[in-house]
Amino acid sequence: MYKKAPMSLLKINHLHKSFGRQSANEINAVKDISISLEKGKILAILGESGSGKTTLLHLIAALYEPDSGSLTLDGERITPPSEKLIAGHPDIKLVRQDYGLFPNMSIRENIAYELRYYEENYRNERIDKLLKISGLEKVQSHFPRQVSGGEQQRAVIVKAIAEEPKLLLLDEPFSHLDAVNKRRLKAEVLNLIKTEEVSCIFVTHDVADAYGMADELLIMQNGQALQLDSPEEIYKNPINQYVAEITGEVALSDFSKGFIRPEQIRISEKSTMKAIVSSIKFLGTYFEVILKMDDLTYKMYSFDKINVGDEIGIEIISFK
Ligand SMILES: Nc1ncnc2c1ncn2[C@@H]1O[C@H](COP(=O)(O)OP(=O)(O)OP(=O)(O)O)[C@@H](O)[C@H]1O
Repeated sequence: MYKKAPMSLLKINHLHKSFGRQSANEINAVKDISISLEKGKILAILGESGSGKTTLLHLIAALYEPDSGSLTLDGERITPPSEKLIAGHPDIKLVRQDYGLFPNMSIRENIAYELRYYEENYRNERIDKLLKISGLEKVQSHFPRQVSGGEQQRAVIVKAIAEEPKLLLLDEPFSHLDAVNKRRLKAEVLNLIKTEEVSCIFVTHDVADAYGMADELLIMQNGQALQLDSPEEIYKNPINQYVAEITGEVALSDFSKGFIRPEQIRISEKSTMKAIVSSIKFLGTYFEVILKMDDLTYKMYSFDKINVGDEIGIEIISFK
């Protein structure tokens, strides 16, 4: 049996974008980035503030002119703004952080607006389907101000995918929600994206947004792509301290002394490796324990309360 090779939807080659070129304040916002995205996959771009995430998203959306490099969608070149009357790409939809809904239209009318050029029967069918899979059926006749933040954000995303774009781009889609609503919205958006089989790239500065959502994770710093892999692979094998810290907790604060996650340290009575408990903090599900061993400070987790000052045996387990 021959296996179908995964289809690459988006291909980015040696992309570069700077602002204020030839001035003393030139900023290289995106430096030599080469990545590709398979059809139907979700990619999260994670990086600290100013790392170039939004610039990269705008380049993909054909809203910014690249200095050099190429972008293709389904094998076709993405035309840069300089070669078009109106910037953008018909098959790529970008949802900005401030991209709102029409305040004087109901949620249903907001979605219908995106489909205004389509035949009425098709339009109504499509709206009904979108309302159903997004869970917005019950609030379809409400105005945006009459629905929750999570519902508004879902409606914005529904508008963006109404016309079945090939690629959906989201800029910080979960940033203005509290933890409970964020968790719920993530599950709903994931369901929506996977049901509609749309490929998606979203930008975030919080790794929690990427876990459980993204198939692939791109880590950016100073305009550069540092690491691209599955979230699990990057979590277990970060290439440097920045990647290690932006993707989770580390047991040892100095990467050069070794890389371990706190959950890799386990208490083992029989172990000859001994550490002193220097402090313990209650964090809900578990305790965060700070240990001293050989002049180094380690962080580990424990479900049981242990006493400060105790000497405990520990072992370090490797990731499977
Ligand atoms: N239109 C612009 N003109 C000049 N400099 C810009 C412009 N847009 C972005 N920059 C600069 O480019 C760099 C990357 O910015 P970008 O907005 O892409 O980062 P980001 O990772 O999205 O940050 P944040 O998480 O804060 O949104 C920053 O130094 C920023 O100041």
